Amino acid sequence: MAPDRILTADEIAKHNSRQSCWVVIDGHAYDVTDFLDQHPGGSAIILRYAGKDATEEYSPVHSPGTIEKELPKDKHLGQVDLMTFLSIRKASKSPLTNATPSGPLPIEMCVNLHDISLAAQKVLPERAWTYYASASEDLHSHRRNLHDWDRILFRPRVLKNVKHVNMHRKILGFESSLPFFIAPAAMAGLGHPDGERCLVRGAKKFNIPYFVSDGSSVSHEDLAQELEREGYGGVLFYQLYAKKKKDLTIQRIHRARQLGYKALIITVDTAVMGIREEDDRYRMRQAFERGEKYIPLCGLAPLTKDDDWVLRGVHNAALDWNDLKWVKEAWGNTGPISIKGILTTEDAKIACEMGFQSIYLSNHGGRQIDSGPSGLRALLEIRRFYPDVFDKCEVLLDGGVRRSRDILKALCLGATGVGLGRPFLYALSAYGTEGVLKVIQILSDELEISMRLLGVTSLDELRPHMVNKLDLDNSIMREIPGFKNSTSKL
Ligand code: HEM
Ligand SMILES: Cc1cc2nc3c(=O)[nH]c(=O)nc-3n(C[C@H](O)[C@H](O)[C@H](O)COP(=O)(O)O)c2cc1C
Repeated sequence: MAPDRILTADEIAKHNSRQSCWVVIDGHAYDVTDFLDQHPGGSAIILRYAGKDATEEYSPVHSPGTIEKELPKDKHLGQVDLMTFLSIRKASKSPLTNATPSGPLPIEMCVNLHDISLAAQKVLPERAWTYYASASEDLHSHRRNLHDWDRILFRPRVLKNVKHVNMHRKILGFESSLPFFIAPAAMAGLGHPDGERCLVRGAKKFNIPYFVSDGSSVSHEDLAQELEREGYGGVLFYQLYAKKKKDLTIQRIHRARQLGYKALIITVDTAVMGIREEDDRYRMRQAFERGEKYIPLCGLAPLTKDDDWVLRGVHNAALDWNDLKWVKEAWGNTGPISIKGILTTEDAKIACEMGFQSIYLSNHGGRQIDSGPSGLRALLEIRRFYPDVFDKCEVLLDGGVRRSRDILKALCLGATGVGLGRPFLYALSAYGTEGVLKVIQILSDELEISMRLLGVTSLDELRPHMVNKLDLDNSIMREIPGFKNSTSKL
C-alpha cells in the first residue's frame, strides 16, 4: 500500500483485532499485526488501541524514530484523513495549555516545593497529573511517606560556629555537590515537551546525580548527549526494569554502558504494577466518553485466548534473586549497582551478601504495595536488625521528601543520599528547566540553613544521636527470625 494513501477513521476502525491490527500514531496509520508478538511492551497494550489512535499513550514511552527503526516500511499505511481523524482522536491537550485563567504562580513566588506542586496541578493536563500524583489503593504508603518525616525530631546544638558549611556527598562513586538526587520517574514528556532533558540540565548545573528511568520519554542517547553539552557537572545513572525477555534486558544494560551511564539501579518492587485507581478511573472515563469498552490491563485472565496471561503491566513477574546474577554480569565492572525497592532487613541482607554496592530503600512513591513501610521506616528496621549494612553497602532512600530537613534526618540515620521523584516532575511540568533548577536551589538553601541550625558544618558530622526517633521506633518490628535486635547499639 502506498504510504501517501489517505485513510479514513472508519476504515482504520475495522482493523481492531489480533488478526488485523492497525493503529494511528501522530496522524499516520500503521499495520502492527505482525509486530504484536515482537512488541517489547507486550501485545496487550497495543491491542487496546487496535483500530484507534494510540498517540497519547505511545508518545511518552517511545523516543522519536522508534517506528522508523522497528517497523518495516511497508507497515506504514498512510496518513489519516484529518476530518475523520478528529472523530477518532481524543482531544489530547498538549502540556501547558489548560492553565487556569490565572495560570501558574510566577516562579519567583514559589518559596518551597509545595508551591511548585500547586503550580503543576494548575497547568498539567488531567492525564499527566493523574499519572504523576496517583499512588496505589488507599494511599496508605504514600501518606506515610509524606508524614513519617515529621515524627523524627532534631536535637539541635548551639554555639558551634557554623559560618561555613560543606554539603558535598559521594553517591555511588560520584562526588555530588549535594546529598540528594533526581529519582527515576518515567514519562517526564507528559509534563513538558523537553521532558527528561530538563532534568539532565538541572543535574548538570548543580552537579548532582540523575537516575534516568528506563521509561524515559526522551531517548537515552539524547540524554547522554545533553549531559555532554557544555555545562558544569552532573552524572547519569541508569534505572533498569527487567523485561520479560532476557535478551532485551541485556541489550538495555549494554546500551547504558555504551552511553556512559556510571551506575546501574535495578528496580525490584514492580513484579506487577500496583493498583493505581485514579489512573484506572481516568482511563475508564475516557473510554466511556468515547463510547468504547474499557479493556483493563490487569487481572489474571488472558485478554483473548491467543494472548499471554496478562499481569498488570509490562514487567517481568518471574524475576528472582538468581536473575540478578546475569544482570550483574551484563553490567560488568562499569560501576556500582544499587537494588531499588528494598523494604526489609531480610532483603537488605541478601543484596549485601550478593555483593551489590548499594541498597535503595523505597516503596516507589507509594505506588506499589499499599501499607508497605516508608523508606524511612525500612531504614530504622535495618538499623535495628542489620546495622552491618552501613559498613558493606551504600544506603539510598526516597519517598515523600519535600524538605531538606527530611534529607538531613535520613543522613543522620545512615543514608548516603536521598532521592526525590514527584517534585522534579511537577517542577518541569510547571516551569520546564527553570523549575528543576528552582527545586534544587530551594533544597540547597534549606539544607544549608538546617545544617547551621542543627549545629553541623559538614555532612560527615551527622550521627544518629542528633535525631530523636522514639516516636517511630515503636512501630518498628521487635523481632525478626534469624536476626538479633541491636537496639542498644543505636
Ligand atoms: C506502533 C508501533 C510500535 C512500535 C514500533 C513500538 C516499539 C517499542 C519498542 C522498541 C519498545 C522498547 C522500548 C524502547 O523504545 O525503549 C517499546 C516499549 C513499549 N511500548 Fe511500544 N511500540 C509500538 C506501539 C506501541 C503502542 C501502540 C503502545 C501503547 C499504547 C506501546 C506501549 C509500549 C510500552 C508501555 C512499552 C514499555 C515496555 C517496557 O518498558 O517494558 N507501544 N515499544
Ligand atoms: C510518576 C512516577 C513515575 C515513576 N517512575 C519510576 C520508574 O520509571 N522507575 C523507578 O524505579 N521508579 C519510578 N518511580 C518511583 C520513584 O523513583 C521514587 O521511588 C518515588 O517517586 C519517590 O517518592 P516521591 O515521589 O514522593 O519523591 C516513579 C514515581 C512516580 C511518581
